[in-house]
Amino acid sequence: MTAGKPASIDLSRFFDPAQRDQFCRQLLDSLSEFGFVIIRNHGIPISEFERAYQLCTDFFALPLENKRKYESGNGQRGYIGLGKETAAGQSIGDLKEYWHIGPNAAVVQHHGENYPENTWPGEIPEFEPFFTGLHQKLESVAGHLAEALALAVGLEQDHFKNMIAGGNSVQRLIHYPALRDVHSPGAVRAAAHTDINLMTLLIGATDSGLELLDRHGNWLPVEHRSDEIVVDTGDMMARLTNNYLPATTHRVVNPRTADRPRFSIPYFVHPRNSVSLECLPQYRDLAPLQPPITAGEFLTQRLRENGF
Ligand SMILES: O=C(O)CCC(=O)C(=O)O
Ligand SMILES: [Fe+2]
Repeated sequence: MTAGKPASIDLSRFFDPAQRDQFCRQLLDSLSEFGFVIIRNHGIPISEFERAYQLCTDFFALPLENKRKYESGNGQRGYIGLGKETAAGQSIGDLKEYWHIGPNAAVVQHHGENYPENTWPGEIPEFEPFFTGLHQKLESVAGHLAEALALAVGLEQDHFKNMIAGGNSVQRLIHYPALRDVHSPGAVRAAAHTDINLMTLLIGATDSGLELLDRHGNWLPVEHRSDEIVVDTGDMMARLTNNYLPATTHRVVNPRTADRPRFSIPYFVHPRNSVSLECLPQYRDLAPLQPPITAGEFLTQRLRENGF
């Protein structure tokens, strides 16, 4: 039985043989019902989240001409300006600016992949070492969740973990400015969308606003503590499981009372580009809803739909 909202579950229980099965079951139940789950005791101290948001505050406070030096244009690395990303099917860009960090180039080459290179803001020397470290920590948490999910759906423990080794996982540092600082009638912080990737780990955002669309068509605020990680499954996982693990539509609403900036850091877990997203055999009793495609082809297709 699931409650009326995503479960908050303790990752340390995955490492206790007596509690592992129950952890995996709760993870699966919450994700299959809501496409969302909240993870606590994940091993990343809250001081890291606070440092991350301090560095985000410092970076996004730089003059626009400094930030624009780091625009790559491909939407995959460096700075992406306000209003640039438009959720699939929407005509107005989101009220957010953000920065994308991809995986370590040496690790990726070892796996025979080749992704766009990272760029770093010279104005903030701590940015590169800090976020490189956070990337690795999030990758490690994602690896444990990938193992738990594989066990939960009856696969070998390393099935999903092998797909994401050397994958194109991206850390997105988002700044949603206070509304008084942006002028775009009708625009919202993040319009309703599904995530493209396998799953997303969002370190506790600095403010509320994230909402998910539940099975009954109601928008449900995603509540979490600031030291927790919110996890949602994306389109790639939905393809692999024929929607058993859904890509749940979510959005970030504009502040209704206190008009403050908001920061959040999703870590989008991607497989290697060459990995096939063909529906897993155990989900083929219903005809697969989507044709097979590789992760790289699917990413290119979806980035185009988002305005890149
Ligand atoms: O800012 C948030 O809380 C969510 C962001 C999000 O859904 C996204 O960037 O895909
Ligand atoms: Fe999202």
